[in-house]
Amino acid sequence: MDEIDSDVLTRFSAIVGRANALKPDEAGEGYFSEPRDLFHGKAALVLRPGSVDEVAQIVKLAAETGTPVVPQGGNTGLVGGQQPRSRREILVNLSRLNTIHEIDTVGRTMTVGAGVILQTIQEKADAADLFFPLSLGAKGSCQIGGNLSSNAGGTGALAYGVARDLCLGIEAVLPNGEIVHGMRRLKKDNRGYDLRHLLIGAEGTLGIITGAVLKLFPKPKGREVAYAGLKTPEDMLKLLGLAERHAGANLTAFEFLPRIGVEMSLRHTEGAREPLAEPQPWYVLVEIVSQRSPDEASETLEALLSEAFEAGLVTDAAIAQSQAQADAFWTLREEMSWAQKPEGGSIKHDVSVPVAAIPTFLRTADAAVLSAIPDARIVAFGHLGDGNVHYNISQPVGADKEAFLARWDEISRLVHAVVRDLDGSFSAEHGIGAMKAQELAATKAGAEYGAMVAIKQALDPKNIMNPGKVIQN
Ligand SMILES: O=C(O)CC[C@@H](O)C(=O)O
Ligand SMILES: [Zn+2]
Repeated sequence: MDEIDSDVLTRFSAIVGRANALKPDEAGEGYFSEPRDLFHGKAALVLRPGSVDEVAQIVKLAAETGTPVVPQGGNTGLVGGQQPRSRREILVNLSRLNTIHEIDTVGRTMTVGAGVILQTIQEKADAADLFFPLSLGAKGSCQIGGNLSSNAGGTGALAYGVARDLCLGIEAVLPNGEIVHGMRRLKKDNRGYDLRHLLIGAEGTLGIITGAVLKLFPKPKGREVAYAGLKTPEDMLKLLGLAERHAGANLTAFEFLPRIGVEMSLRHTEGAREPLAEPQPWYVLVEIVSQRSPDEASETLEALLSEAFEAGLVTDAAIAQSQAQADAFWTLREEMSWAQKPEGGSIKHDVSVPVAAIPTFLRTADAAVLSAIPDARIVAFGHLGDGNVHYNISQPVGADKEAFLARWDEISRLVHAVVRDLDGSFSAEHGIGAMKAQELAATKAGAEYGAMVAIKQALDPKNIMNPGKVIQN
């Protein structure tokens, strides 16, 4: 059977109503393209359920008819996990589950539907004089359901953890259509297996997350950002150690940027300005907060930088003098991902290694990549404090894009071999999706992968939940 029977499609449409059951041409490209332009989705139907009960009915019908369903939030995922692959599949977009149900200012939690946009959550927390720390470049369009499904990391993970660490409760629809009512707000709850942690990071392969209870934090009273130039990755690492000593848990971001990436951000971001007078080989963006006062944050940052200058770790630095300047520093960092697009093809890696191994990783991976493609432009940047490097390789200037991208697997093998030798991960924060399912099967140790397959088969025996993602078909 190539396509889904039209009677079955009619039954699916009836669940959400005609206005929210869209044929692919009615739905438009926005549902089927993805940020990397590597996967182009195909589906029989786009369904936009308006309640968890509708999601449950959809999945029940999917189970009954053996129809694969692919959940999608803001469609910002970077490994193709949110893209259906054929006209045999149904796309379930969660955007309409966008209600903020409750903010508990005493227990510091927010109860939300899966379709709430991350930035909206940040803003609502802020308005309640609280803070939600998950943050990433796509915050204006990604949705919390997708953030949890992919266990997003982002720039706040250093102090506050990844999405998994920020979620107390989950509501989800399992592959048999049953609803898990787990919207708990308890810090302590040991009643058996924690399905929440199984569903977070499962990329929609074990069920569809429809709602969550999120942890909120006290809003820091002070927040200071500096942008510093350094000579080497070793110096960046030393500066990280110094920053941790000065700020402790108040060090909330430690991002690194290479000169070539900053040049790309400057070239392709409207209004972007160079913060320092002279170019430097590397930059770090340091953010320090204070729960007590704005002064404490700036004093800590100044003390850190002055020790770093004295130790010869930092060659030049700027401290943001206003919110606009802090935003400008962050923009240079956050635009780095998109700024590679107009530069042509980019072979991307989202890896992590033990933090101490970052200089070795960079040196060894650079040597391997440059021996294969001598004039490749390596844009290695990211979340240094988390050991998470976005090791991206832009095509040589003037090279043929398709020919360059055709070498993706060859180059990835080289980079991932270095990662493996350092006991790292080839998927730090973007997930497995369709892109890395094969590599996961080939590299994850037998017992661990075997248990993953057993869980998938137990919960989704018909393989209808986002098939082919994470676990190979
Ligand atoms: O484009 C990338 O490789 C990284 C995207 C994102 O995780 C970031 O940190 O900017
Ligand atoms: Zn990142």
